[in-house]
Parts: sequence; C-alpha cells; structure tokens
Amino acid sequence: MSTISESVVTITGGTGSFGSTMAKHLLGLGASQVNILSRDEAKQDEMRRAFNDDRVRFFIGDVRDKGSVLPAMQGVDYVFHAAALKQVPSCEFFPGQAVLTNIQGSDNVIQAASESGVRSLVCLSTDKAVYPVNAMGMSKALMEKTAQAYARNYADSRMTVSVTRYGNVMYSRGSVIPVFVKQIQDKKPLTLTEPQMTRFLMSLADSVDLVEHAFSNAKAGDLFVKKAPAATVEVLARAVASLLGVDDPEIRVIGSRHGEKMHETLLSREEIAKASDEGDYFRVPLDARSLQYELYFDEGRTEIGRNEDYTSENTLRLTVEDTKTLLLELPEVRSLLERTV
Ligand SMILES: O=c1ccn([C@@H]2O[C@H](COP(=O)(O)OP(=O)(O)O[C@H]3O[C@H](CO)[C@@H](O)[C@H](O)[C@H]3O)[C@@H](O)[C@H]2O)c(=O)[nH]1
Repeated sequence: MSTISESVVTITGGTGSFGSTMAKHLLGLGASQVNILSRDEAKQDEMRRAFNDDRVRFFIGDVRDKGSVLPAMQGVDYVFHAAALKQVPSCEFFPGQAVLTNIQGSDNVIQAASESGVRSLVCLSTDKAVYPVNAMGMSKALMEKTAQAYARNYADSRMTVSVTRYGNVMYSRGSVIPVFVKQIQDKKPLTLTEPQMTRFLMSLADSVDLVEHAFSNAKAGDLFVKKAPAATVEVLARAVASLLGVDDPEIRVIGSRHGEKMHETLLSREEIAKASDEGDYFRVPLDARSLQYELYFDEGRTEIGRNEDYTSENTLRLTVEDTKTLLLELPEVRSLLERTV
C-alpha cells in the first residue's frame, strides 16, 4: 500500500477495533493524516489520548447525515467505510435503523466521497450478506449493491469503489470468544448455541490485510474475499478452554439465537463462477453491463455457477489443536495467558 505514504485517509466508524488497528497501520505506512469519523465523542476522546498523534484528526458525524460526513472528506485521498450497525440482534429488532445506517448511510458516504474528489473507497461487508437471513445481513447485502451500482452508474468517476467481505473477527467486542473466556474464569459452564454450528475464523490483522489488498488491487465495483478456515462452535469452545488449562469443560447447549445460520457463506456459487483466485484472496469483478435492461432479460450470461458455495462448512475445518494454534496468534490471547500464568 505504498500509495498511502503522504496521503490523507478517512476511516468511517473509526473508533472501533478495526478503525484503530487500521489507523495505526496507516500511520506506520506514512499517511500524512488519518481522519476518524464517528458519532461517539467519548470513544473519540479515548482514542485521541491513546494515539496522542496530531496526524490523527477526529470528526463527529453520522453517516445518516451527509452534511456531517462532508467535512471528513475534504482533501482526502482514500476512505475505508467501516461505520455500520453490526450486531445481529439489534438489527433484527430495529431493521429500519439498519436501513438508515447500513444502506442510506453507505450511499451518503459514497456520494460525499465522490463529490469531494476521493480516489478510492473500500466498503466493509460481512459473510452474513450472502443469502442473508437476518436484517443485518440483508442491509449489508444492499450496501454491497449500492457500492456496485455506483461503480456501474458512474463509470467515468475518478473514484474506485470496492467491497470486502469477511467472516467473524476473533475476539471482537461482544463476540463469543470473550464470552467463553469469562465463563471459564467464572468457573461456569460454556454455553453453546448449536455445537455443530460453524463460523469462518479471522483475526483483526487478517481483516486489515483484506482491506489493504482490496485497496491496492481494486477495479471499480470489485468484491474481495480472503480465504479463511472455520471451526465448529464446540471446537472453538474446547480450544479456548484448553488454552486456559481446562481440558474437559462443562458444556450447556442453549439453542440458536434470532436470525442465526448453521453455516455462513463467503461466496455464492454464482459469484465463484465469475471469481478469480488470487492466492489468499478471491476477486469477484463487477457485472459492468450497462443499464440496458434487455441485456439482463434477453441475453443473460451463460456462465452459471456449477460449483458449490464457499462456506464455513466446506472450507478448511480446524481441529481443537489447529484452533488453539490460531488463537495463540491473537495478541489478546497472548496477553490473557501471560496474565493467567
Ligand atoms: O454464548 C454463545 C454465543 C455465541 N455462540 C455461537 O458462537 C458463534 C459465533 O457467535 P458470535 O461471536 O456472537 O458471532 P456471530 O453471531 O456469528 O456474529 C458476529 O459476527 C458478525 C460478522 O459476521 C458480526 O457482524 C456480528 O456483530 C457478530 O455478532 C455462533 O455460531 C453462535 O451461535 C455460542 O455458541 N455461545
């Protein structure tokens, strides 16, 4: 990402763990300024103190309000759009809020960036956007479509818009790994929704790599996925327990939650049919046919997917030992073990 050197970058939703990791990374690459756009002044204050670096600038704004996004786009070269409602239950209960932030808000960010002369914008999506069954995934799927529609409708734009899709980020706030850690520390049973449920496992560093890959390689409307292994919830729980010295943890099966899938999908078979394999990544190019409807209705493409979807069920599946090795790569797990030993 050598182009980052001397450039100005905005991260929307920048006070989250992705935002602060990305901001550190960008400063390391020589960005001259990193703008953090978010709603939460307390989190911004915390981040300001932690960074203590005047190359990091803070903007209070809400992606739902384009006027509040524009100041964070002035003189900006690149944008990483991470602002979103990401929790499955809250979007399930308040889907209209997911529409406003994830769909309308993303469109505002794209339009504001485009009007301000931004050169490249990467939108962060999730595996839950593929064959979505919950409101969070549905709204993210429409965010992807909004980004692709910009690429198609503004083919002469100087701004390249692309999308990255990734699975569960291990140890992210509110996710299952810290829940399991706390249950073990409190000597409580591990609560498993469905022991055989699978999830793709990625680290925060993997998600930064993916966004960086998209940023460096994207053509307008491209969608990128990083290949990732997966584990069942039971394997994950046993791996966490074993790292904390409990080899036969007590397990309580509680049943799945609202809007949950048994397995997640990172690429549908139709996308795989169009995708190129770039080693650790898949790239799905934009279907850039123009808005001549007859091309859709009379002359469809012949390359219909014949493969399987790329899912957390058929990707590389980790054993307890493999999962422990992966967990040990996480800084949070290493510092937890240092504190426990
Ligand atoms: O006490 C618990 C809690 C969760 N799970 C299971 O653990 C897996 C992972 O759960 P969790 O970490 O909550 O992740 P997801 O529900 O898969 O969704 C997460 O991952 C998404 C990215 O795909 C984010 O956008 C969401 O905010 C985040 O909750 C799932 O199979 C859950 O059913 C349990 O077995 N026991």
